[in-house]
Amino acid sequence: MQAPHKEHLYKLLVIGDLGVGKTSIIKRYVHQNFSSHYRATIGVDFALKVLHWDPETVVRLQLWDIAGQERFGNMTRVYYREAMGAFIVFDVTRPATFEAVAKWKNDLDSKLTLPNGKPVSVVLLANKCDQGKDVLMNNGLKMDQFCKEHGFVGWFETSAKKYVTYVYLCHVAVLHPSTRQHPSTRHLHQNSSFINYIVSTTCQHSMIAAVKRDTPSVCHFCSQEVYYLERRKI
Ligand SMILES: Nc1nc2c(ncn2[C@@H]2O[C@H](COP(=O)(O)OP(=O)(O)OP(=O)(O)O)[C@@H](O)[C@H]2O)c(=O)[nH]1
Repeated sequence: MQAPHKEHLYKLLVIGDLGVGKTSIIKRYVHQNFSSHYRATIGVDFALKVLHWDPETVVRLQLWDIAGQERFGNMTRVYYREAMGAFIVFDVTRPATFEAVAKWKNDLDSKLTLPNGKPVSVVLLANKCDQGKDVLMNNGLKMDQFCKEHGFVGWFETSAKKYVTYVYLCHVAVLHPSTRQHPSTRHLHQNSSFINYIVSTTCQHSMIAAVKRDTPSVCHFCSQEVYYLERRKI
């Protein structure tokens, strides 16, 4: 007999200032490609990533790529509606885009909450790490502190140009304990194999790996030092 088939659809937002790499991150994640040609997003764009989570479950991630120029406009309220989680992206080569992160987070929190009134889980992405400007990245503790103060579930170094690890980032956004009360993830949280899955991806450190480094880095979830951040194929 065929196993019961369950499908889940989750809406995830990708927001941040102009040109930080939102579209590129999504393209890398969904289509496994990268272009250095810049074309500003107008309004909003969409992409769908289908994850075969286990033999019985399919998770569809609907990624909403919101134009940086929409910053704090009235339309963001419409775009944010019913999202399960979000990524806020900044460009490590442009400090002003990091300064805008708190504003994006406030905008999001003021316009979107889960049905239980709690804020949605938000992951901070420090993009363009391939550019070698790691002023912020050398300052992991400050980043951890920043995330705590502003209510991010974690932060990750990413490069849409060179590395592919976003699958895990999306898993975190959807399945972070802060989403546990959300009716649509209850099934996932109740199913222990999912929880094991999160734990294993979290504590093998694979999902935080965006850039392979020689110097130790710290897993933002289990706090262990990681010397080699593994790159995983999707
Ligand atoms: N080196 C490098 N360049 C990147 C990376 N990600 C994006 N870029 C480049 O940065 C530029 C802007 O990227 P987009 O993905 O269009 O940025 P966006 O945030 O979607 O921009 P808006 O749609 O205007 O809000 C493009 O030229 C990309 O090729 C990265 O990780 N590394």
